[in-house]
Order: sequence, then structure tokens, then C-alpha cells
Amino acid sequence: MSTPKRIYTLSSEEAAEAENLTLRLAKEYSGPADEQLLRDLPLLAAELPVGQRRFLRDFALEDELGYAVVRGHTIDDARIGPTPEHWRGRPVPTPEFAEEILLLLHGSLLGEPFGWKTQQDARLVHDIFPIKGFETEQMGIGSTDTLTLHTEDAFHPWRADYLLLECLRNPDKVATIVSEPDLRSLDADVLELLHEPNFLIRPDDSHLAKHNVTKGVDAEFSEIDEMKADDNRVAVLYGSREHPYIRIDPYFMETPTDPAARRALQAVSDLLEASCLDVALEPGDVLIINNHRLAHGRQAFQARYDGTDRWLKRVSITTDLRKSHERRVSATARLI
Ligand SMILES: NC(=[NH2+])NCCC[C@H](N)C(=O)O
Ligand SMILES: O=C(O)CCC(=O)C(=O)O
Ligand SMILES: [Fe+2]
Repeated sequence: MSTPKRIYTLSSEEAAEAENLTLRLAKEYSGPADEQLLRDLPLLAAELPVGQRRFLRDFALEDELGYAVVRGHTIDDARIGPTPEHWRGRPVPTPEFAEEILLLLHGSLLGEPFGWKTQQDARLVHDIFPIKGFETEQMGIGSTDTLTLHTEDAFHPWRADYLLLECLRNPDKVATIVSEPDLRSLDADVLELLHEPNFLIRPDDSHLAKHNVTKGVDAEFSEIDEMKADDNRVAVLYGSREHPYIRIDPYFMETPTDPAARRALQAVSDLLEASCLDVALEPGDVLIINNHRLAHGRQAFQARYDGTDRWLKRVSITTDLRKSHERRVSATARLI
């Protein structure tokens, strides 16, 4: 048994290898949703430096840590160009296609990338940067308010197993917040209630029709609407009793009417808040989140809106495409 490692820093030779690989692939494929690229990803990932690949595999298999960082990729600031004003209306491929490929390659060592028909107009690789007019929103595109702690897409049974965030720029060192609570510190009765289906987690606002192009996706948005009002109670903790997994987004959860369940949710929320750490991503960092263990968020900041804003890329990874089979149009389709 090796102890899990938190960070892998590439040597300059490894960074050059990874960069050459992604620049080459960016010329060979048409965009992040290129069917052939998605088929080829695991084969292509075999060309990434072996140390980095082993690090990701250890992280996944040990399943101990909530997050890990691969640091030291080269980001060509001039090539990627200014931080866009919006994720809509970008060219395909974008100038940062090589960086999107890098993120997808990391993901393919952990599982299969997928996207939501109800989020960022069904794009597979998401942009996270501040957008004018959304400053106070509880979405990745907000800024002036702390993005509260959450499991990514906590409301959904097919949510990601891993969430990957890649930093393209972050001049003000705005921190991503990570919280890896020691759940064993909770009282036994609280733990018991959290392991039972007592809780309502609602879809977050990024899945609302008003934030997306809705053409042809009516059924999916209706389903999101239904999920905002249904009575599908779920457990916040699951898996082993000794080292449980967690699924939580207090901001988008209903306050339980039962006083004991309410206290249990408050206790785990307080523990999450007390377990927070800041991780300020640097350009070239890939943050790998175990979405069954980590709650994450982001510190508040002041957007610049001058092309130099913080800019991350995000992709969701599943270890089991099959569970969403009914929703995907073909065996290899990635949108659910
Ligand atoms: N507590 C929260 N703010 N939850 C929602 C998280 C933001 C959401 N994942 C987005 O894409 O923007
Ligand atoms: O901006 C960050 O560091 C995290 C963003 C995030 O959690 C999200 O967009 O869901
Ligand atoms: Fe998130």
C-alpha cells in the first residue's frame, strides 16, 4: 500500500512531451466533440508521460483522496488569446483546443467524458470565467459572491465520478475551495440520518433553460423542472460506513421539515465549512476532483472584464457510461 499523493509536478521534459502531443492532436481532430477523438482518447493518453499516468491511476484506485493536482503544463498565453466574454458563439475548434485535449486526455485515464444537454448549450468541455451580469449567481460564471460548497451536479443520479478543472489563467490567484471532511467525527445518530433517504437536492441554476439554448432539448429541461419539485429524497452519505461517500449542495437543498434530519444536515454542512482549504490554481494545473469525496467551491473575486480574467476549463467524467444508456442516442454519444 502506498500513501496517496496529492500533487504531481511535471519536469520540464515531461511538460514539453505533453505540449507537443496536444499541439499535434489539435491539428488532427476537429474539436472536443469529435467522435473519433473521443474514441481515440485512451489510446492517445498512452503518449502522456508515464509518471503522470501512474499518478492518476493511483488516485483513482486508492479512492482515498478528494482531490489531486497535476502541475506544470505549459500554457501558451498568447496562443489561447484573451479570456472570452461568454462561452456562447466561440469558434470550433477554439484557439485553446490543445488545452481542451489535454483535459480530455486526463479524463480518459479516469473514465469517459460526458456532458449535459441542459448545461452550457450541451458542450462537452465547459468554460469557467466570469460573465458580465452574472456576478452574484451561484454558478461558475459568477464572481462577487463565494461559490458555496457543492458536489458537482449533486442532484443527479448520473453525476460525474470525477470532475476535472484545468487552469488557463488566474492572475489574481483566486482560490478554488476544497473540503474533504472527516465524516467519522460526526455523532452516530447524525451519521445514521445522513445515510438514509431524508434529503431533497434540487438542480442548480446552471441547468435552467433560461441559461441555455433550448431548441430540441425540451424533454431534458422539463425533466429538470420536475426535479425542482419532486419528492425524490436521497441520502447524503453512501458507500461504506467506515469511509462514506458524500453527495451534497446545501445551497440547493431543501431544509428538511423533520427536526432531526434538519440538525443532521446542519451538522454535516458545518463540518464541511470547518474543513475548507484554499487551492489557488496556477496556469497549467489540472485539478482532479473525486466527486464522491470532495465538496468544492470558489472564493469571491472582482472580475476584470478586460480579457485577462481567471479562466478554467471543466469536464465531467463517468466510470460507467452504461447507467445513462437510455438517454444517449448511441453507444458512444456523450450527452445526457
Ligand atoms: N452551491 C452551488 N453554487 N452549486 C452550483 C454549482 C455551480 C454549477 N456547477 C455551475 O456549473 O455553474
Ligand atoms: O471556479 C472554480 O474554481 C470552481 C467552479 C465550480 O465549482 C463550478 O463551476 O462548478
Ligand atoms: Fe463545481
